[in-house]
Amino acid sequence: MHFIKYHAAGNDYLVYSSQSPFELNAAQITRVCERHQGLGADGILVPSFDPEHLAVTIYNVDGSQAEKSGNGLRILARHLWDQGHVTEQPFKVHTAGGEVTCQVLEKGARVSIEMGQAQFNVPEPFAVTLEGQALELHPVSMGNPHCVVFVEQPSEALARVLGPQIERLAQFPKRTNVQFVRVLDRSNLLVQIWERGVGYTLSSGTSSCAAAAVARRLGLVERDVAVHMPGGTIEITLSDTFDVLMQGPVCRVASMALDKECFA
Ligand SMILES: N[C@H](CCC[C@H](N)C(=O)O)C(=O)O
Repeated sequence: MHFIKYHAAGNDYLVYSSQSPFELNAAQITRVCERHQGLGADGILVPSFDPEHLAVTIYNVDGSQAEKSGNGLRILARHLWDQGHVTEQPFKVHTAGGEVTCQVLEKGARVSIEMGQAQFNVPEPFAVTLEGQALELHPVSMGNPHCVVFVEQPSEALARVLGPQIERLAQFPKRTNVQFVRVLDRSNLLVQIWERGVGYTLSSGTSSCAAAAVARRLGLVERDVAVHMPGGTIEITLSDTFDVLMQGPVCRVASMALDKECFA
């Protein structure tokens, strides 16, 4: 079973590249993504190369499917370009969370994607107290669910303590991704991520879109925002109607052949 591993600002994915149909169950997906007994990744991307309907299925580490992944889509766009499946630019890719438009830049080192429109009030902002901290939560959808929390000191420790609690709040029937955000200035956000179905990650594309969209709607940033995360920076541009353009890096890491013994 073959995969090609890429990372996008430190958020790593395995692109399934065997000819046979993808048939791993949730437990097997978790094992393949495991960083000691498996290949190690934040998820698996299963492309569909039908030139009339380029598409991708996105699996989280827990085996759940995600409607959209910004870093995953930059990786997929690069993979389609690497493999010669696309010759025209830009090109559209279908996801469960809607269609996006991709443009490979700088010989594949960067990709920009029109990610669709941020949807607010899914549900309305609400307050909670967790670990003795009063928090104002700002839900937003990029096709997948997000919850933006503005804090003084975003940190990995904070993301790991509050992230899983917010991920599973009753207000999010499909769970949610969580972003802990500090507004550095009107053009820069500092963000730590807790991903639904994955856990702590070094960056997230849809989270970057979500954080920038909520900050813009609150009047805290301009239309062009750099989102700084431990794994790297993702550039966001917001239209007046909160259509989101995302641009960021992609790096191909390795071609990998998984041995069935991995599942023993
Ligand atoms: N865990 C997310 C999908 C991956 C998001 C992230 N890796 C990105 O780059 O957008 C979810 O369940 O919605």
